[in-house]
Amino acid sequence: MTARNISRFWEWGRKIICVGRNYADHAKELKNAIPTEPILFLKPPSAYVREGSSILVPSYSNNLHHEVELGVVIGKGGTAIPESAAMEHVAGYALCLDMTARDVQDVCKSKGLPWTRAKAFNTSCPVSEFIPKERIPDPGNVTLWLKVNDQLRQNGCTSQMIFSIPYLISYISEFITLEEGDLILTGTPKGVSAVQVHDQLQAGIQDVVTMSFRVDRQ
Ligand SMILES: O=C([O-])CC(=O)C(=O)O
Ligand SMILES: [Mg+2]
Repeated sequence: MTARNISRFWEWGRKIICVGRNYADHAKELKNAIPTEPILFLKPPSAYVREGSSILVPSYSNNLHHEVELGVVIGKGGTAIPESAAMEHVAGYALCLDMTARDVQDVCKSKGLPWTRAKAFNTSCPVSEFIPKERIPDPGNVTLWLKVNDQLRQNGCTSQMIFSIPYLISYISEFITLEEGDLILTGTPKGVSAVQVHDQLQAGIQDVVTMSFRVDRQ
């Protein structure tokens, strides 16, 4: 058996923990209240999709949205990690999309139901290559952008996050043990919008990484 390599964390079958409404401008654009505590949901590892494969619109959605997010890859597991030690548990980062069936999420929200069908479907978590920690010395101050067919839709800075990465690691690990290979999606800045079949999405973190994905029907 070959040793597992964190640079292919998406093959490990570990947890994907997502933070919602972590940017005030995005909470406002969807007319949601600004949270006073992190809002969390999960995606299964089957949500991962890599460049070269397409993002698939679920058959039951007519309003699939892009959400560009900074992903934090856990390198050292832990429970109840203090905020002061949180960054020692980070192996690196990945640029991620939290693809969201907004029409389905709206129905779930109105009925007070979980968001699973809106957020956790196959290909709902496109990821870039693994970015070693050293390549982003200040993850709390990097620009994320996303274009659809060459039109800029999202352009935000992680300095706008309501809850910082160390705070999120500490908060989550109080009640979910973090393991090596887990991924935390830290929320999206404003500018989310619908994608159509055959659209071409391109996203990046400053000069660190870019990735592109095509959208297809399931
Ligand atoms: O669906 C939403 O608006 C919540 C979310 O994931 C985010 O803010 O990144
Ligand atoms: Mg999101």
